[in-house]
Amino acid sequence: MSNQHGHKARKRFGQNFLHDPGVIEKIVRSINPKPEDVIVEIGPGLGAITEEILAINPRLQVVELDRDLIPVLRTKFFNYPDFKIHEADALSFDFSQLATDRPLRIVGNLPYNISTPLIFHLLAQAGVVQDMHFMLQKEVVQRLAAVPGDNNYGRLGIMAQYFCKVQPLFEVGPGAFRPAPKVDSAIVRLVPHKELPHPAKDLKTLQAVVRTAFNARRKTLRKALGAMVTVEQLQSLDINDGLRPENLSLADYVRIADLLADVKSANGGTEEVSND
Ligand SMILES: C[S@@+](CC[C@H](N)C(=O)[O-])C[C@H]1O[C@@H](n2cnc3c(N)ncnc32)[C@H](O)[C@@H]1O
Repeated sequence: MSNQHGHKARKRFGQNFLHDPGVIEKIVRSINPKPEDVIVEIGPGLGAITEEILAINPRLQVVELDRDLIPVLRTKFFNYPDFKIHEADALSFDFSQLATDRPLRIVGNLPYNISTPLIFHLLAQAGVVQDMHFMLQKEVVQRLAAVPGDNNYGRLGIMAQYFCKVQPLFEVGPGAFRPAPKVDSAIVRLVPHKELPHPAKDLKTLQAVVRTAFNARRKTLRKALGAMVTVEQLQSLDINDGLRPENLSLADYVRIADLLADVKSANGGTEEVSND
């Protein structure tokens, strides 16, 4: 069924449009936009959050993939000449080009079908970001904030916490959207660390270690990381090889990655660490 803009929500673009004014207001209050901020919204859709931010920050920029929404947004916001629409795929969009004199504030009710790869894409650009506020599937927010031992602890949470402070804010039920999604949602704030608390010597090695470990999350570290690290190397770091990947902290993963990076550089950098 089409909405009043003659646009039909598309599942393949993860379109669930916010319509609850109370929720929209609460989200914008959490973002707390300022007129001087450089704000980028991912997936403005029909402009529910866009409208509220534009009223405070008329230089808002948006990145929208659905070309049928572009004329709807242009018409709705014609009286904001500095409002900029990038018709593009956020998954390959270079956000860093928008950070000119100020770091970016990135916001969005993200398309849930691509939220994990999109967050990884944004984490890679965290150096030019002041903060990010996202509506996500509640389970994804739990994964972002998970600590060792949690069921949801894994690659997403570890890499998000490597780059950012993760603050879950509040939950939103399906009734706030049209069409209503089948899952609960939540708002999260990600604030990139000014200085990384656990900097790795080589980021790619850290990413490869974490990925390899959680590809076999039910196995012991001895087995899960067997192709990369020996039992002796784990023991030299005081890490029990009988633990499971979910038991190690971010700091532990960085220690393993640093040991591998040291071995690699001692070997003249010839050992390739895969990052697929
Ligand atoms: C969950 S809807 C949110 C819409 C609106 N912000 C709201 O809250 O009502 C997700 C939005 O992201 C857009 N979108 C989906 N995939 C995208 C992509 N790869 N890049 C940019 N926008 C995308 C959709 O077209 C849609 O507008």
